[in-house]
Amino acid sequence: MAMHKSTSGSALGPGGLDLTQAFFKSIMNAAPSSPTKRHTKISIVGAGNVGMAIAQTILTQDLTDELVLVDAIPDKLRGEMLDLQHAAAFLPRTRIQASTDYSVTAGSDLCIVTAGARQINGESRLNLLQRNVHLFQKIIPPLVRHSPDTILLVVSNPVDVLTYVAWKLSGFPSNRVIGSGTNLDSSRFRFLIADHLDVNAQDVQAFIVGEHGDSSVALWSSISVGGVPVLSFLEKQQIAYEKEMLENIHKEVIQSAYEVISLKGYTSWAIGYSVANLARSILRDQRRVHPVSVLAKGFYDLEDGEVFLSLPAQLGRGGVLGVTNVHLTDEEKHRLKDSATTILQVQNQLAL
Ligand SMILES: NC(=O)C1=CN([C@@H]2O[C@H](COP(=O)(O)OP(=O)(O)OC[C@H]3O[C@@H](n4cnc5c(N)ncnc54)[C@H](O)[C@@H]3O)[C@@H](O)[C@H]2O)C=CC1
Ligand SMILES: CC(=O)C(=O)O
Repeated sequence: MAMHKSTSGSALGPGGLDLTQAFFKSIMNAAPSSPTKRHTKISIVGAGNVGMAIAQTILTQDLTDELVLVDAIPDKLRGEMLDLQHAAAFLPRTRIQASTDYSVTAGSDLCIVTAGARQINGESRLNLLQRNVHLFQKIIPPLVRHSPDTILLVVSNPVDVLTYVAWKLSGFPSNRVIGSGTNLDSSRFRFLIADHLDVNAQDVQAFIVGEHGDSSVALWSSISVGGVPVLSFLEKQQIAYEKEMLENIHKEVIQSAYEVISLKGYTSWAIGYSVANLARSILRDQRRVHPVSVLAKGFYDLEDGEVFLSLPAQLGRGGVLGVTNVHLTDEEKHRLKDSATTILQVQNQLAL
């Protein structure tokens, strides 16, 4: 029997008979879906390790009605799309599409960019810059053309400089261009602190800010566990702690990506959860605070240049809604400025 899909997604039989309608009317008289629920569409550019980890987390967490994948390699892209579609029976209902043509992304609420070169064993993130800027010049303009109201969420490395590049290429206001930044470093930090204190990582509030990379800054002074501010508590109780021990935990955070890359070749699962966590805050307008890469000018005395780096930012449907005013010690402020200088020095070499 000849059958094809209509534009509304229902199946048409001979003579234009709407089989989907006929079938459902006869068995359940299906009610129309709720008009109050806002339809959401997420596009992911780059269907590699990171893009697919994000896609799979977004699907299992039921964060969107439509999920679109874009990549430059058509066979791999179609393979990834089919593999996800074949899980439909086990997942919340989501329309999954894929194409090398950016028109498929039209009308996206959120565009997540993960395309690009990744580090090889021992290589720094900043080393990837030139290759990935070149790709961004091909990726950002068509994304923006098809979704002029979207929020851009950059994941490709070096994420802070590439978020700046995406901002420049898009012409968007800075609140709609976000880098995944140190949301991942902060979850590694929370895991290590939780492991050290034998508590649940979800009860550890702790931020890494600055560069997603070697010059990141650990905000020890504001860490709390279950509402107890850790350092001031230890001091009040006259419990000795070694500054070196704190530095070692931060060093372990910095080394995390290098270690995982040396062991399995890339990192994927934690960034998948980290980005899905950001997508949830943005699309569900949760107004939660995340350490993400934002235009830093005007916050924390960072007045020099247009630099994107991670600060604790409130996220919602409008993108970045604000930056929270966490108290920093003089040392933390100094380290944050140094981190900004590191990023700016790399950024200043760019010719856009
Ligand atoms: N910000 C963060 O916390 C993290 C960032 N990353 C970064 O994410 C990026 C991707 O890493 P992986 O997925 O492991 O790499 P991968 O090599 O597995 O995937 C990259 C994908 O980009 C695609 N691609 C290349 N050029 C393209 C173009 N012009 N248009 C569309 N797609 C294109 C490739 O075909 C490939 O599928 C890297 O830059 C990596 O450093 C990785 C982990 C964490
Ligand atoms: C690769 C990378 O940036 C990370 O896993 O932190």
